[in-house]
This record gives sequence, C-alpha cells and structure tokens, in this order.
Amino acid sequence: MSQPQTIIQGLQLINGQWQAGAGALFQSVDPATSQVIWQGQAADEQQVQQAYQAARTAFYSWSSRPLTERIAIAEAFAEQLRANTEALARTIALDTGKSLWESRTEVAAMIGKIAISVKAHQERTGTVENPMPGARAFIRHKPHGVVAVFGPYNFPGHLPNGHIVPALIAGNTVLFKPSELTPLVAQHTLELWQAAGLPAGVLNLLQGEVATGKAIANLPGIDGLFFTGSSNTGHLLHKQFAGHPGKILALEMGGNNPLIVKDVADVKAAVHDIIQSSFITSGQRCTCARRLFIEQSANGDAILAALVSATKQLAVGAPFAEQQPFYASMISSKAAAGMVKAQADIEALGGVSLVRLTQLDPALGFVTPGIIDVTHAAALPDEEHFGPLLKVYRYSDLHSAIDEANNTSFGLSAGLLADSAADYELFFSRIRAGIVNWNKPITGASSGAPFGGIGASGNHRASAYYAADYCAYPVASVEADKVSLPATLSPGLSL
Ligand SMILES: NC(=O)C1=CN([C@@H]2O[C@H](COP(=O)(O)OP(=O)(O)OC[C@H]3O[C@@H](n4cnc5c(N)ncnc54)[C@H](O)[C@@H]3O)[C@@H](O)[C@H]2O)C=CC1
Ligand SMILES: O=C(O)CCC(=O)N[C@@H](CCC(=O)O)C(=O)O
Repeated sequence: MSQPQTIIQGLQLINGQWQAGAGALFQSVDPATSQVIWQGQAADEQQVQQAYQAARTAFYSWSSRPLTERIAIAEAFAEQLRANTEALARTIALDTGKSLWESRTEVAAMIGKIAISVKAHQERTGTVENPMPGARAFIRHKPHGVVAVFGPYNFPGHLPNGHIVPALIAGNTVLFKPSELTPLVAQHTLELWQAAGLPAGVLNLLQGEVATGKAIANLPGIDGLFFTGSSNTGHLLHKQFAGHPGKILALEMGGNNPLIVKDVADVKAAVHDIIQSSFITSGQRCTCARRLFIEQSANGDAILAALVSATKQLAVGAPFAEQQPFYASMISSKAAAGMVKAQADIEALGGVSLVRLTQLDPALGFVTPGIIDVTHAAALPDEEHFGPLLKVYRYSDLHSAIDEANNTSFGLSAGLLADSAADYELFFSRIRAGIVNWNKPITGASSGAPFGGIGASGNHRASAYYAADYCAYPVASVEADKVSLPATLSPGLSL
C-alpha cells in the first residue's frame, strides 16, 4: 500500500513572488494511486497580465546582461538539478505516473540541456564578423522579447525546459504555462530556478487549464509562443497567430509514426527496437511508433510471433516499485480508458487484436500494451493514439509500404529495421519525417540534434539543438567608427 500524500498547495510565480491563483480551482491526481497530490487555483486574466508586465519590465535588464552571466545562472540551475535529481525524479513519477527509472532519465536530460543549449546558442546564433573595405560587417542575434512556453504532460520537466533554457540564454523573458495535468513538476522546477538566482520577472509560472493558455496566447504584447503538445491545440494556436507575422510561433506536435521491418536476421534485436519504439513511457512519446509495417514473409512471421510473445510479457507496474517495470501508469485513468476505446474503434473497423490492451483498474492509469493487425481493416482515421497500442500492417512490397507509411498528415519520426543498406537508401530518399532512423528505435531522440516534424507534426521550427534558431532573430550590421567618404562616388554625384 502506498502512503497517502500531502496535498501540495498550488501557486503561481509572478515577478518572483509565489502567490495563489485567482481563477478556477484545479487538481493534479497521481494516476497510479488516484490520490490528489496538488491543488490550486488557476491564474486569471489579471494575473496573466501582471506576469506579462513583470516579464516586459525584466526584459531590458535580463537581455542586456552579459551572455556569460545568463549562462552562469543556467549553469547554476543545472547544479540545482544535479543536487535535487532524486527529489525531482520522484515529483515527476508522482505527477505523471511514469516509472522512477524513466523519471530519473528525464532529469538527466534536463541537466544535459544546459550545456547543449549554450553550445547551440554560440554555434547557431553567435556573432560573426566579416571583413569589408572601410567597415566591418557583423551578423549578430537578438532575443525576441517576452515569449510564452506551453508544455505537455508526458515530459513535464524536459520538454518545457527545452524551450525555456535556450530562450533565457538568448535573453528573452518567459511566461511558462505547464500542462494542467502536471503542475507539481512545474512548481518544483521553478523553485530550482529561483534557487539558482534567476532574477524576478525573468521566468514566470502561470498555472491553469485551457482558459489560462488562451489568456496568455491572446496577450497582444507577447513576441512569441513556443508550444509542445497535441496537434489539435497546435493548429488552434496557428490559427490564432494568423495575421501576426511579427510573432514567432514554434510548434512541436504529435505524430502517427511508421516503423518498417524487412529482412532482419537478428529477430530478438528487431523485437527489442520495436518495443522500445512503441511502448516506452506507455506509448506516451510523440516519437513512438504507431504503425508497424511487417513483410509477408517467413522472416516477417518470425518477428511478429516473437513481438507478440515479448509484448505479452512486458512488465507494467507501479512507478516506485522496487522491481522497476518497463513502464508504469499513463497520465490518467481517462487517458487509459481512451486507449481501450481506440482499440475497440479499430476492431469495429476490422482490426484484429493480436495482444489486447487492457486497463488494469478503471480508477487508475495502468494499461497493458496492445498490438492490432489492421492489414484488412477499413481505412483508419489518421489519428495519433497517445498510448501503448501498435497497429500492424503486413505488406508484400517495400515501395508500397513506404507509400503507405507516408500516407499520413503527420511527419515526426520514421524508421526502418532492415539489414540491407540499399533498402535504407530507398527508405531515406522517400520517407517524409523530421527524424529518420535505421536499425535503431525511433524514440530517444538526442538533444544534440534538431528535433521536430513536418506536416501536422510541426511548423519547421525544429527544437532541441535548433531551438536556438527560434529564440533569437538575426541582425545584419555594417559598421565603421567614423562617417567617411567612399574612395569613389557614385556616377552623377558630386559633393
Ligand atoms: N513533437 C513534440 O515535440 C512532442 C509532442 N507531444 C504531443 O503532445 C501531446 C500530449 O500533450 P498534451 O499535454 O496532451 O497536449 P495539449 O495540446 O493538450 O496541451 C499542451 C499545452 O497547451 C495548453 N492548451 C491546451 N489547449 C489550449 C488552447 N486552446 N489554447 C491555449 N493553450 C492550450 C495545455 O494546457 C498545455 O499546457 C501528444 O499529442 C504528443 O504527441 C508531446 C511531446 C513532444
Ligand atoms: O528535445 C530534446 O532535447 C530531444 C527530444 C526528445 O527528448 N524526444 C523524446 C521524446 C519527446 C516526446 O515524445 O515527447 C524522444 O524522442 O523519445
């Protein structure tokens, strides 16, 4: 039996002051136990406005501080993360229902983000001086101003951090609205930023549900919005930003990601990569494989049989269990029930379950993984099912499998498991996605590379290593110490 948790009082951080929200009451529930762990009121419109004013006021002093000082504060934050790794990992596991081992890797990714963001800032948006006669030509970068960051629930520390750290290093000030499903992680993280010495107003925390998000996105003065979340919300924000070419909008959204398997000698290794791609974090990664293409062949049959057998044995268990599970709970009992419904909907269209996804307790977020053969199903809607449900398509020709893999409005990640380099060459040339892997899982993208998708997965503003690009705008300057006449005047001009 788990111990009852103390309910943490939910607060906003506005201009360096922790304060109660004045909007609607909401709660965060640990989906592994159904206990309320955090409770507070959302930020109302007036508080959103106050936070904006604080961020605007802080902007000039923050952006005009030497870069070395901003980096020093980011590095002090990394130190805070290091010193508090276990506590923050436990907060993540509690707020999301994720296993403790995965939550620890999330904190490690947050720590790694600091050095990577400093390097990316310097390499992608640093200062370049080019020689020119009688003057100097510079390429420099400036921060946008006040930007909003909206985060998802699946990586409530790492993914908002992937926008916030590069934004702050570049000199922006930030209004951060975390997912309403993971407010505790955000509160804990902001405490660490404060302990790192971040000045008041530079990073403001606005907790709340959709109404708070709308109030922030509607602020006329914000200079940009960096969003990681569902495709639906991202599309709404894109519509809202239409007609505002001066505001920068970076969208990282979902996927309906394909993984194709063809002629792999090491069947166990193929099964490993399929499971890591499909079921890690209970399928709650935007990069997870949702559609698995397996050849109609003896090799394909062997891989599918081994996959079904390994999937049935996958350990699902409590986040803090001593014997750690492969994955723990989904974000909520509602999300878990949603996956059961998605499976039933696909079955109604002719899908045949090879392994049934089951919700273990209607009050909790635990589900076992599912595999469903949709080879003979009616056309399925092009949807992202954000959980551990893998659709299998049997194919006979690689070209048509690639065409079907591309038959989606999304384009986040895609992979090929195949021993033939020629097959990969064909796959790489035809597949449309922002992450394309060969003989490796399609989850676990590196922060040291660009991260993002095309189509309905994003708007070509890749994050991770390329986040530096949307956190600052380039300025071209030609400069000379004194005004002086050129050696040759233009024709027709006499002075
Ligand atoms: N491509 C990527 O980098 C990633 C994408 N995702 C995607 O995120 C989704 C899961 O995250 P969720 O938290 O469910 O996303 P969500 O879209 O429900 O919420 C994301 C954020 O937007 C806010 N929001 C929701 N509706 C809004 C509105 N109308 N106006 C303003 N703000 C609003 C939410 O409160 C939250 O802070 C999945 O679809 C997943 O694929 C998740 C992680 C990474
Ligand atoms: O942003 C980064 O630093 C790297 C991207 C990353 O961590 N991706 C993860 C999962 C992101 C998600 O699913 O929400 C991955 O590729 O597994």
